[in-house]
Amino acid sequence: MNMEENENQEIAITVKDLKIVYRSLKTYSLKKSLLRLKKVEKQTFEAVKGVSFEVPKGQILGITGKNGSGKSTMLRALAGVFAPDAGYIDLHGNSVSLLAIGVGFNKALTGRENIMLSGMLLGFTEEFVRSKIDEIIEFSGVGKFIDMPVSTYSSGMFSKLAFSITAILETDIMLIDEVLSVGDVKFKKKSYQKMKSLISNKDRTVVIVSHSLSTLSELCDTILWMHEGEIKEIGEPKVVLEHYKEFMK
Ligand SMILES: Nc1ncnc2c1ncn2[C@@H]1O[C@H](COP(=O)(O)OP(=O)(O)OP(=O)(O)O)[C@@H](O)[C@H]1O
Repeated sequence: MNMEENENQEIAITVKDLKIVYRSLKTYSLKKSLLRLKKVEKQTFEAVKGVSFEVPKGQILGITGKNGSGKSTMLRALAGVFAPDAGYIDLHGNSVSLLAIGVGFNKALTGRENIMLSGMLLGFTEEFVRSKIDEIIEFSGVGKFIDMPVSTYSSGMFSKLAFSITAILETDIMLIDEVLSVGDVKFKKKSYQKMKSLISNKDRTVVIVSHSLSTLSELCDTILWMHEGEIKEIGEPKVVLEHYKEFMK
């Protein structure tokens, strides 16, 4: 959606000229290192290359694009996991949570302890998280495993618990990375229904990263197609998804 269209709407997310760069150390063989007289060299990779967009409050933005196009990097930047290398992100004072497998859990802690930790990292008070803990455990269906370290969980149990925490401790902005396709059939159905009811709240803004074109077309108001760290197209789901499908043939 372009910025003029949004002039009269309340904006929940503003992303302007966002750049995210990964820095890693390039390693050489010992011989090469000696020859170069330098053991390591910095290597950089620009995963998000100057992206700008806005999401009006209450809207559902879907992000798609081929593997490695920068979708997860951008979502993590929105969640505050990465600081921008250039440009900025403004969430206009809204609370935000990121639902992505493997993010934010401490593997040595039990499921119950991770609920408390995640909740407090999301900015909720200890008292509030405690008041919701039974509901979270019930929804997750992990049963007696809740008092075991999450390192003992299967990947399905792990994602069920992660989903339940974010789904029960609701925030103004929910960022969802591919989780709609995890868990067993029963949980998948239950989480999809829960997600639909969460996003039907007109005050909630949602960003979903997915490769599932049917999920995206069913749930989203707008689709952002990312390609090599840039926006290839943004707009009506029908139009953008059709172009994307053609492109991926
Ligand atoms: N920690 C890292 N260090 C260096 N490069 C990284 C790192 N994480 C990701 N990248 C690179 O950044 C680019 C974007 O990765 P990202 O995970 O955001 O893509 P994606 O669109 O979410 O991919 P997918 O659809 O496979 O999940 C990729 O080329 C990837 O190799």
